[in-house]
Order: sequence, then C-alpha cells, then structure tokens
Amino acid sequence: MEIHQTKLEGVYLLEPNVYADDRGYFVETYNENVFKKAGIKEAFLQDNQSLSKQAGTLRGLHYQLNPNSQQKVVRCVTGAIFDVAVDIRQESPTYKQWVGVVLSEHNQRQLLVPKGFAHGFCTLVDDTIVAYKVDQLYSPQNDRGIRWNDPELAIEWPCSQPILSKKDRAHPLLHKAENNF
Ligand SMILES: Cc1cn([C@H]2C[C@H](O)[C@@H](COP(=O)(O)OP(=O)(O)O[C@H]3O[C@@H](C)C(=O)[C@@H](O)[C@H]3O)O2)c(=O)[nH]c1=O
Repeated sequence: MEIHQTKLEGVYLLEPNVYADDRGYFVETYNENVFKKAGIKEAFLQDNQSLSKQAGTLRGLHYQLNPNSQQKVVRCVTGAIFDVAVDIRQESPTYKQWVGVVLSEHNQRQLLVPKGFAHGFCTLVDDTIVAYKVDQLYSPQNDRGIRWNDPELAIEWPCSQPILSKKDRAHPLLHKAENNF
C-alpha cells in the first residue's frame, strides 16, 4: 500500500496493492503495520458500511464533536464516489480548504480523513457501497453537519441537485457550526 499526502496536511490518499488474477482480485484493505509506519497510530474502533441506491446521492458533510471526534478511512466497495474532506479547524492555515478524490471499486483507493475535518461524498453510479473505519464510536449527541453546498466552501460536487437525507438538508453553514474537536 502506498500512502500519499494530499494538498491538505493530514489528509492521505491510500493506494493498496491489488492482486488481480483469473478469479478476480485480492486486496489488503487495512494493515496495522503499514498504517503505523505512515504515522497513523490510532486504533480503529468501528467499521461502517452504507449502500446508496441512486447515483447522485450525497451524504455529508459530517463530523463528530469531542470527545467523539473521529478519524475515518473511507473506501468504495462497489460503484464509485466523489469523496470530500474539508478542513473546519478555525486555527488551521488550510481552514475551509477541501480535497476531493474519486474512490471506486476499480481504483480501490482510500481517503484518510483526520479529526477536525468534515466528510462527505456523492455517489457517481447506482448501487454504490461505501465502507469506512473510524477511531471513535458513533455518538448521536455529538454528531454534527455542515451544509453540503455552503458557498464559503465552494465544493465542486459532480452533482448539482443531489439526493439528500432530511438531516443533511438542514445542516447549518460553516460559520454557524460548532467546532469543538
Ligand atoms: C454514522 C452512524 C449512524 N448510525 C445510525 C443513525 C441513523 O439512524 C442511521 C443513518 O445515519 P446517517 O443518516 O447519519 O448516515 P450517513 O448519512 O450515511 O452518515 C455517514 O455519512 C458519512 C458521510 C460519514 O462521514 C459518516 O461518518 C456518517 O456520518 O444510522 C449509527 O447507528 N451508527 C453510526 O456510526
């Protein structure tokens, strides 16, 4: 697995070795030693998976407050997503900047989203399954969101009228969001 720094410090693009043969493929999706060598030392406590039936489904932008702030490693099992990490730490030199990458069943790439970043994705094909590891447990009382199309962030989503949950339609803009993480 190769681990590349993106333009935002702490956000990594992971490129696993994919061993393809006549049967299909084999890939290590997580290896503790490789992560530790890259400086990612936190233990992952929870694995999540979601299915989005329609292309153009957008989930985000999500984060959790302390003490449940989460680092996430996101990958696409089936289908494809445009995956986004946004720096929402007010004291950061890259505050409000975002990184967007395509993660797909074909490229097997993963995105590491550190604490202090909001995360979201838009599905690019029908029946997309996303799986991700998190290093803190889900905490409904600390679960927060930011509006996906906040003009201050100007994220270039590949979908203009996405399918959203009721919750995701109601998130505040960044300047009104809580930022204890
Ligand atoms: C995130 C989460 C949700 N749930 C429950 C709460 C709710 O009833 C149901 C659906 O939750 P949501 O609508 O928040 O699911 P979803 O919109 O898929 O939320 C996810 O979006 C992506 C972008 C992330 O980054 C994730 O961390 C997570 O926030 O699942 C858990 O039980 N555990 C969890 O860890």
